[in-house]
Amino acid sequence: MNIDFKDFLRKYLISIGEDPNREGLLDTPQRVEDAYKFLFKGYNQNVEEVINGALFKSEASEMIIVKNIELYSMCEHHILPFFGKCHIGYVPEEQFIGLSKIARIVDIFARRLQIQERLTKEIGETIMKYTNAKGVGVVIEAQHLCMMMRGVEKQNSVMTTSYNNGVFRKDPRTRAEFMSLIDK
Ligand SMILES: Nc1nc2c(ncn2[C@@H]2O[C@H](COP(=O)(O)OP(=O)(O)OP(=O)(O)O)[C@@H](O)[C@H]2O)c(=O)[nH]1
Ligand SMILES: [Zn+2]
Repeated sequence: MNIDFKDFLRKYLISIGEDPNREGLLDTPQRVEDAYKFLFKGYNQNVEEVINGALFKSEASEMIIVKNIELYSMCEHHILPFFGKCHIGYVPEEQFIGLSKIARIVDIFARRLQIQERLTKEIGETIMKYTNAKGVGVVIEAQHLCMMMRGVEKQNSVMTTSYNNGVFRKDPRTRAEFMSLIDK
């Protein structure tokens, strides 16, 4: 579909009662287009290219945790931000993944229109697929602006979602170890 985004934005400004020709708004369509390219860049990213071969052989089989990865995404119902933290743990099977790549995988899926549950699952499934780990656990805690600045207007509610696979699903002790290491 060939949509001129700046043209659309000018119509959008008129529809909310604005004048797209007033000085302060003249460059706004271009700015929003640039901002959206960044916020939705996940649609054009390829997981393999992002991982870039950063998978390393390992004898280690202890749980690896990366916690407090900050996360910004956009809710698919209202196109408003939700933001918070993502905690990831995995038990490697002969290989581990470059540390930064875990955060990059979070961003590939966060930089799209999302619901928190699907985002959590997509991150977990992708780490599982590419590391071939014994198990993966993902917890996301996030606040949704669609619940804060409109709608029910609840400022302090935090949504927590989780995804467990492999030993994280089968073995309650592994899950408990993960939860205690991320202070949950
Ligand atoms: N489960 C889940 N719900 C979400 C997420 N983001 C937004 N929502 C909810 O999606 C629902 C959409 O409900 P609708 O009744 O169709 O939309 P609405 O009239 O704007 O709803 P209100 O927000 O209650 O005013 C709302 O309850 C939102 O809080 C998410 O990531 N996960
Ligand atoms: Zn929403």
